[in-house]
Amino acid sequence: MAKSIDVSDLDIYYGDFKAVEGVTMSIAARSVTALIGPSGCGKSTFLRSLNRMHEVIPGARVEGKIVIDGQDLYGAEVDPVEVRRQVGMVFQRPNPFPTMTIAENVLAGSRLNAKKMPKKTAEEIVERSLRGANLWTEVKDRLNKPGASLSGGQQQRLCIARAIAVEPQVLLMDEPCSALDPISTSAIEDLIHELKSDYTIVIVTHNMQQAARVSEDTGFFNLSAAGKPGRLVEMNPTRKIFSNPEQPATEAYISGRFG
Ligand SMILES: Nc1ncnc2c1ncn2[C@@H]1O[C@H](COP(=O)(O)OP(=O)(O)OP(=O)(O)O)[C@@H](O)[C@H]1O
Repeated sequence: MAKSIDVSDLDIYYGDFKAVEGVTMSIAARSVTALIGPSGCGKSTFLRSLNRMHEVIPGARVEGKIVIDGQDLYGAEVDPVEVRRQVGMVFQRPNPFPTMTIAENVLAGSRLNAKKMPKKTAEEIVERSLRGANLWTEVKDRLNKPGASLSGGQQQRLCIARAIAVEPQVLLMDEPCSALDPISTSAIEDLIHELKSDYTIVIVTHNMQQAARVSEDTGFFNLSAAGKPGRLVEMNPTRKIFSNPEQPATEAYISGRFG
């Protein structure tokens, strides 16, 4: 189910503005890859290019190539809606649909994909996804309560349950813990550890301890100057990035000398 991702020479634009330039990277299947770097260097932009959400913004486009398990993500025959099903995304702020119940939130994506679903199938998806997101025992007795009735950390796990309900091959996470307290953060990090046996996970984080804790590989993005495009400066095993980085800019960033 999990897929590897190969990015070559990727440029990403907002209209005339080139936000990211020349990214080449290989992301292993069934692993966690962290993306770090100072604000504005294009981490989120790059992440959104991996499930074709970037192009939703008027004037936004990419040049270069992204191949997911042999398939050209931007090939003419590829349906971006199907891509977004296979490459799920979890955002910075938990964003459950507020008027929907917990169960309906989990099923939101699946329902879009299959309008008429037998009740038993729906119940199975809800339980499997909530178990997968480590939320089942906390909510199993209140599945018909609104998603908004949960704590922030529970809402984020609900969003992860919603993302995995459609059985994606890749899970993108854009600072999934930045709005959470340390206990909820720790729960999400534990969950990331468990999910990587089934999914390829790419996570953007500002928290370097988090990158060090959860990921196998880390990519460091940087800007050469304000207004210039962001670039991938170094991609290496996380242990190497945090102990013996190849690039002086990586060393400066992880030791807190800028960014
Ligand atoms: N919708 C948009 N339209 C135009 N420019 C954008 C848009 N979104 C982001 N940008 C620009 O693209 C560049 C990269 O932004 P991006 O949000 O990807 O950076 P980031 O590394 O994720 O930053 P942060 O760590 O602060 O979230 C920035 O110069 C930003 O201003």
